[in-house]
Amino acid sequence: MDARELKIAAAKAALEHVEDGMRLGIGTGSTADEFVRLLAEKVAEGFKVQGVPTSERTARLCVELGVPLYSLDDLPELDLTIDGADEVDNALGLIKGGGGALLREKIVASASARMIVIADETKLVDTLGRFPLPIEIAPFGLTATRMAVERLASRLGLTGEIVQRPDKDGPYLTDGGHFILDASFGRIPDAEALANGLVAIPGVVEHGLFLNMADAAIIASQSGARTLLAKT
Ligand SMILES: O=C[C@H](O)[C@H](O)[C@H](O)COP(=O)(O)O
Repeated sequence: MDARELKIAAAKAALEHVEDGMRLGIGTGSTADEFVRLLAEKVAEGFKVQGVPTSERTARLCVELGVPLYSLDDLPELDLTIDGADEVDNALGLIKGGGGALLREKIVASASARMIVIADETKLVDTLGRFPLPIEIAPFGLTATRMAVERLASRLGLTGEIVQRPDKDGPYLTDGGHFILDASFGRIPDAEALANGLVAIPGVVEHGLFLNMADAAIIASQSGARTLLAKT
């Protein structure tokens, strides 16, 4: 299986958890896109879901393929969210936000009774941090906020570059109009301390550490898709 086929395999396995009539959070990224494509096929066959997208990108794909969409204000309580991830550790801690959708993804996942992550095995890590951690920040006070993040990192013994994510014609802007800092820490031994420290910085809108949120991760590899369950 090539990289795309692995994503499709994970998405297909996730679709088995989607029941007729569900209120569904729909993630963002190339793996979530595969899920949307498979979901759209079922919808075309008469399967009913009410989808809440986690980004404008996902919303566009759903509209194009005919997946019925609602806002989170229409449906503030969801049955299930299916989403991709940039990294997954053994405790189902995640790094997300490589596609810039972390804020809406976290809000939607938090409003869901269950979250299932879909990924290929290259995303599995022992310790989070190989993938640069996206930190969404308010444009106002960018430098002060970045310095506060650097001070926090240094207190926690984290080293590595923290760079503002660029786009074609300037800084990258999220769907919410915020900037992103990508922090290349390499390894984050205490992700919880970092998460708590980041949310305490006023200019930080959200960060890409999703801890204790995923209930299961469906990991696709050459030998098939296997499900890892969160320890309760
Ligand atoms: O902001 C984007 C999301 O967190 C994605 O779920 C994550 O980046 C994984 O994307 P992909 O499935 O394309 O690797």
